[in-house]
Amino acid sequence: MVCGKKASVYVSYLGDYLCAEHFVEYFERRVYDTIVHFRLVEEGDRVAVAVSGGKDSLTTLYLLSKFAGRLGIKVFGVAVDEGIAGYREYKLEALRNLAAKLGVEIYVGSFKDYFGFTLDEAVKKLKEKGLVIKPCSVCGVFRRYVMNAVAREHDASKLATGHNLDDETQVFVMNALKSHIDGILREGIISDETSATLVPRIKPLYLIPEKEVLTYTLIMNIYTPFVECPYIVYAMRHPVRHWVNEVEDEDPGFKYRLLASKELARKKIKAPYKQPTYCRVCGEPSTNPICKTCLYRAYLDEKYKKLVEEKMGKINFKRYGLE
Ligand SMILES: Nc1ncnc2c1ncn2[C@@H]1O[C@H](COP(=O)(O)OP(=O)(O)OP(=O)(O)O)[C@@H](O)[C@H]1O
Repeated sequence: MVCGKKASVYVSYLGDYLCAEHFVEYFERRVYDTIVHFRLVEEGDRVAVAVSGGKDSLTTLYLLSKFAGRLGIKVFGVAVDEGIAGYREYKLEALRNLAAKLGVEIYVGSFKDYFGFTLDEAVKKLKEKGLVIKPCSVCGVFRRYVMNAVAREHDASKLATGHNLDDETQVFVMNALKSHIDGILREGIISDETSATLVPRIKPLYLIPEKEVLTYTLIMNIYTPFVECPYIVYAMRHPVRHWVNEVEDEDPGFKYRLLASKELARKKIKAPYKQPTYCRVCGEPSTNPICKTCLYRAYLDEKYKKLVEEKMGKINFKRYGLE
């Protein structure tokens, strides 16, 4: 594109620089085309956007609400308040401000309401028990549960998250390192779970590098406060993120090639059909007799543990690596 303005934004997919105006045009078209090409939504969908208040999910909310008319969909936001003091309240404020500007409804579900304790309280307990599981693992399981529950309560037909190219490549590498083939087969641009209780998940920023999302938010004044989750020190992802970025710097296009490898693997290795099975406690889909949400709740909350054990007998926490 030759427009005479200073081309200052590097676009990895094009391998070229664009001016700010043409970058915005390119970015929006790429996300729109991704949604259409992969049929992430269909006319009449009620799309819940899972918004954390971070740059990726705010951008997803912004763009889906911008495209809503053209796509014939309704859009609203779903936020999970994990109860992380000094962090979540600032992010929630940012997302409420953006939602008000866009005229989009936001529904918030908290760990306290759903489980009876905040993440801060849960982490205290985890530490007392020797941190056998990390806060991020527990938080991720609880967060996905609440996200899905709130979306379902508001009749969402799709749940959009802000996962970008970097998130996807990092998860792919982590799954590969752990030989977690099921994880690799499961993580696509649209979820193929067929359970009636799980709202199908879509990832409109799947093909967009994190740096480009950041650039877009800066140009468009989409504000997110610069606060970090205090539990980030426990995240396993840090070294993987670092390594993937280093290789990308030396060998541009590496992230796209990783994503392509994952897609190829997903195409070639068809997951064998498994009869859906459900948690005997809450009835949500689960490969084990007890789902991870109920297991972690029972691990952290004596009252819930009693309730679970009344239903299915003594829980063997050792079997699940928790003791
Ligand atoms: N507290 C939350 N409430 C609602 N959705 C969330 C929350 N945390 C994460 N998500 C969803 O999961 C996606 C990936 O989570 P991740 O932890 O990478 O988010 P983040 O780094 O806090 O923020 P973002 O991805 O928006 O920049 C987010 O983009 C968002 O769609």
